[in-house]
Amino acid sequence: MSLLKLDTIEVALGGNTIVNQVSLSLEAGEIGCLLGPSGCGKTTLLRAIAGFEQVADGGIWLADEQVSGGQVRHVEPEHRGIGMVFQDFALFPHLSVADNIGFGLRKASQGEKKARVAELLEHVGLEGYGPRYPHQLSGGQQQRVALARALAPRPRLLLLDEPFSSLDAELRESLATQVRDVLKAENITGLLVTHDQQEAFAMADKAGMMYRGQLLQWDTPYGLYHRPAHHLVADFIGHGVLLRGHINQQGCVETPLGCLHGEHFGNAGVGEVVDVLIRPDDIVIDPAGEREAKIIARGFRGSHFLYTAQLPGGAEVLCMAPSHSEYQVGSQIRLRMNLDHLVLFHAGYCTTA
Ligand SMILES: Nc1ncnc2c1ncn2[C@@H]1O[C@H](COP(=O)(O)OP(=O)(O)OP(=O)(O)O)[C@@H](O)[C@H]1O
Repeated sequence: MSLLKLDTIEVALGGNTIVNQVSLSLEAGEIGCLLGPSGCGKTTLLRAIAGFEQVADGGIWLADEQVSGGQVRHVEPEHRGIGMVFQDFALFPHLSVADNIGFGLRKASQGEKKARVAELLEHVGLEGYGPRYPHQLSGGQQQRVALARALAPRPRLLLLDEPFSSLDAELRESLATQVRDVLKAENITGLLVTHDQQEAFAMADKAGMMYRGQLLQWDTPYGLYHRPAHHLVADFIGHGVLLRGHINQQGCVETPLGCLHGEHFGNAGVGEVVDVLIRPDDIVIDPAGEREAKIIARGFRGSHFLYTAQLPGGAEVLCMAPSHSEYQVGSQIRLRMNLDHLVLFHAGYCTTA
């Protein structure tokens, strides 16, 4: 049974449809992530789940209870058993860390409260910080207290809206892993909105991309990256290019990179003109490779360079190489394909034909 289920929900604000026919589900203990460009409706979707927005159509279920939509009365946010952590989290400045965490445990006995606070301080790696005050903590520590406070009443679902976006990249990554560990240890289902794909990949069991109010794909992070169901997902998630080609009689896709073989994803048939998704990891720079190309741009990524290589016909592809084997812009290189499947879209969206 799903812990969270959204069935074709619609949310309208100010006369506009902001969330359009979105369906998704999470099993108990799973973590989901929502990605998508700014303004696509991610926060509005979270607010509808939390009960701050009414749904105009469709329904929301928590465990087997319908909380929004249909014939049910709209269940108020405080009766949904949902915890929330938002970007502009606010700890109570006049309360200690322990009292901040214990704030939502008013019905518990003093003993229970103390034990739960101690357990959460340990979970978020802040043992011994209970007596401190928020201004005595770093941003990352404050965010962990906010997380512990949201987890204290054992919500069945935790919604996180860009909780780490004000923190630096290194801290964000370690916090994302910690939050995942804490949610798993507490067996709490989580739904996270983020702009950061690495964060989504580090945390999520399921991930999705929204675009103009619609959820284009809801899948594992692996599926979203390797088997994007929509050209916009292919474009938005990770690096890559769409290369124009056509499927020949043998089922092979003829492209500027040569005839590409492999299992096809996408519903294109023989003779059709298609756009093939080529990720940087599909191509290896190899002096013995069969295709020649010229490096026209490169970006340093720490452990590797991301190169833009131009093929003789003008089409461009991306490829990576460890940063110790550095190629200059203008160098002639050779490329070898390392594709294990082909993601195809009906032609028409390709910018590098
Ligand atoms: N109360 C409102 N009335 C009318 N339109 C609204 C209202 N709140 C949000 N919107 C619009 O709904 C759209 C989606 O907003 P939302 O905040 O859900 O997007 P988002 O994907 O979370 O964006 P971001 O990543 O920038 O936070 C935006 O175009 C926004 O202007």
